[in-house]
Amino acid sequence: MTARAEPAHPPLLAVEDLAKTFTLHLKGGARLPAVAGLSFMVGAGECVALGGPSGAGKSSVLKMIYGAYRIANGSVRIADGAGFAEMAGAAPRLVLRLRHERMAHVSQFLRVIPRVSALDIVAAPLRAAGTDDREAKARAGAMLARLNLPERLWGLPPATFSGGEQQRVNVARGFLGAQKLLLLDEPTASLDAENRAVVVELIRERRREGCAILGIFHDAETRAAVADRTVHMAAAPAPDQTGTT
Ligand SMILES: Nc1ncnc2c1ncn2[C@@H]1O[C@H](COP(=O)(O)OP(=O)(O)OP(=O)(O)O)[C@@H](O)[C@H]1O
Repeated sequence: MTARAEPAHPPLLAVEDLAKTFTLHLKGGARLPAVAGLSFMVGAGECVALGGPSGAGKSSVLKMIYGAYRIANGSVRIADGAGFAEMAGAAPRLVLRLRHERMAHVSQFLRVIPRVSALDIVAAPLRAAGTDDREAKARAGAMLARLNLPERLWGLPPATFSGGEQQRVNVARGFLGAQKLLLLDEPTASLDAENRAVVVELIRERRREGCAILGIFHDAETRAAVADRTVHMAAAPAPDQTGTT
């Protein structure tokens, strides 16, 4: 009997035959195919970029993986302990647990919560995972400092922050958690060169820790600096105007 070699990058995410068609109710029920027949895997320690023209469905793929968009066709499996959890048709309770324990999503725009400070927004996932308040705040502060967010802003709700300041709060929150799968939707879009370099370093660190990273990086330099390979998505076909389902 021959011993089976362990894969170099055991998969943490497996996407198979994923498809998404939006129904545009304001356009008489026209159907807009956004993603079709997409399959790929991302393994521990890998960073994979989603590529393709604007409107090809890249953000929609991240949202389906994270459970923000329903998966009507295909399969998205997330490593969960010794096995995998299926996101297609997953109950809300499972989706919430997977977000809490297994995957983080860094979107381009911060979802601000009224009256909650930047420091508390960043520390929240750590606290939810059982880290005590002092340590969670200390680690959140260290991450915000690393991303050059001025300390005078830490105690303020980020509603009035600039785009780049809000994005750094989002990045800090996403990278501080213990989730092994990171979904990054243009994490450097509003950042200057100095802070883009910090994000590149953070991605490399998380890869060394065995995280799997799937990202959309419009900035070619950032993509080349972090990603091993690109999954290319074709431009979406024209909408079907028949209104049939
Ligand atoms: N909730 C929605 N309802 C209807 N159409 C949607 C919805 N979300 C996305 N779309 C459409 O699906 C297509 C793909 O959008 P998506 O944002 O996934 O593309 P993308 O490749 O990320 O684009 P970009 O690079 O410009 O950010 C677009 O035509 C978009 O208008």
